Amino acid sequence: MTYSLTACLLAFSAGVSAHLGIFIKNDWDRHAVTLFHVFIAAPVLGFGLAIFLVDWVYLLQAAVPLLSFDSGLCLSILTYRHFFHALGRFPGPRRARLSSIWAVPDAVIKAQWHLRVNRLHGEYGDFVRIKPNEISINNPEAIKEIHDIHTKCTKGPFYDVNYPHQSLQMARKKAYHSKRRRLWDRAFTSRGYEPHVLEHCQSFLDLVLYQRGTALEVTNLLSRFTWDSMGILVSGRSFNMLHGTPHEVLDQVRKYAPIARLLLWAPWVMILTRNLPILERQTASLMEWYTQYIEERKKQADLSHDLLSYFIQDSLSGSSHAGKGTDQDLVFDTELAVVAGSDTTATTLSCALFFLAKNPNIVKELRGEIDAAVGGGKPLSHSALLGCQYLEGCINESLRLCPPTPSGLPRETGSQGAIIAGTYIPPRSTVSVPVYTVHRDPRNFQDPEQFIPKRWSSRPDLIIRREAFVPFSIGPYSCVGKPFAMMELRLLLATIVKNFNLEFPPGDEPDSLDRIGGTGPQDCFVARIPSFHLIFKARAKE
Ligand code: HEM
Repeated sequence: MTYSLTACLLAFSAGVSAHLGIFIKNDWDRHAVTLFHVFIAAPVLGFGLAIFLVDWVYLLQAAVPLLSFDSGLCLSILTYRHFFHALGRFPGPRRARLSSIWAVPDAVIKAQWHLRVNRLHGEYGDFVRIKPNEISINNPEAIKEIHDIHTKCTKGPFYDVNYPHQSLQMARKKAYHSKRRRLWDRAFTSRGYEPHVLEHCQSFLDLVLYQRGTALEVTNLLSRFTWDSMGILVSGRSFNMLHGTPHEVLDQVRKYAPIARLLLWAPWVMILTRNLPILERQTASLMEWYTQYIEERKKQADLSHDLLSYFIQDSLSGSSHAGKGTDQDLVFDTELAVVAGSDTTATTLSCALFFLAKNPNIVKELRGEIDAAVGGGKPLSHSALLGCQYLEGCINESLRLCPPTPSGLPRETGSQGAIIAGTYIPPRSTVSVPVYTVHRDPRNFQDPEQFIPKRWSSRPDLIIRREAFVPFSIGPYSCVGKPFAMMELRLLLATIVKNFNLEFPPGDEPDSLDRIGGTGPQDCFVARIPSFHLIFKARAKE
């Protein structure tokens, strides 16, 4: 017994030392799988086997020191986080000091993390400790300081989700990111995409006309448009979803989307989900699909100017400037392009149609502008829409009220810490600016809850702080697909407004976007709009 007590005390101290000496220092999220094997799988397996081989008394003697080690480790972590953590002076819910588990109901179960953080800012002010090592900052000044090219902040463990592989978005090393980004930038300079997007606008029009004024489910319909456009961008081939039955991969991506909520709770949980054999089945078949997709592209002789052709040529080239990634990086980049490019744009289109259906007067004014630009036999073209300020206002208001990435994009302060919005944030802390909250703060926009397209043209007085509008983020990691997304948004919205009046089915009109589908938009890192229906009534000849 004396031996056991000494062993327990030693094991307890070893647990405390392991925390203070090792785990306190680095970010460990990327090692989630190894830690899981060492601390959970191996002991469970070991004890499971030992039950059949040795007397339970010996088993207990081994188990108690092990549990003592774990207790020492956990107690040390909790004590440190609660009493001694460098972020201790920042206000926030008590539970958030101890563990990010408190975020599970809002982030994972309800998918409403952006609303929770918004409420916390109302309660605690502009700086809130939302997780043990994370501060949310509701101040537009912080956006530049965290995301601008000169920032000392870097991408933190949040971006290890594909570790050891990386897509462009998840690349934490600046040098690798900027080389890879140059490749993406080159693919986006091509002017060859517009005719294809216009073809998809026409297919959308035909499909809606064919349904002859029946109520159509909007979010799925728009996803089919954005997926088809992404097919052109990524591989030069449309997915043809507007022409045929929805592609099976769209269903798979839909099923997988809720898993992305785990990222908002804790990156290490997402890493486990993607890598543990028992859990990875969900993602493995999707990854296999992307791999096949790339292989098919490689077989095509015409390496024209689409994203994959740039990547394939780059991987074959000997250029020292090449942003070479591994084959697996290419799979993750393809996934990023297809998913990030389609869901974000579909979300914005859904919101825009929602607000237009709610506001027939705005449709009237918008139609006047579009008719002047591309009416009377003039062909619809992107360049003709570039001067349409009211259209721009409708898009901006949709992006402002329903940003496709509503939560903050987390960054890590460097080894010296950083002064952000006039406040010193200690080294290696995670900081983020909550996009949904800054977009709706009355200190940044007058009447922030209202959809007012004119604030972006004839009513600039309704914008108090322009720099608070960041749907595509800013700086070197900002959205590389913005020009393409804006082209899709302008062309499809113009097509719809030129041809249809929008109405909710009788008795099925949601009060507001925030209540649509009962929950409002869901925060799965990329916002998802719950299903809703609209009737597209062909515009009467005037
Ligand atoms: C309305 C549409 C869109 C919105 C609001 C949007 C928003 C964003 C935001 C906020 C980021 C920064 C993410 C971060 O820092 O973690 C981002 C990054 C990115 N977006 Fe978009 N996006 C849109 C459409 C697109 C499209 C059409 C593509 C085309 C493939 C695309 C590709 C990317 C890529 C590759 C990145 C990573 C950039 C990098 O790390 O250098 N996005 N987007």
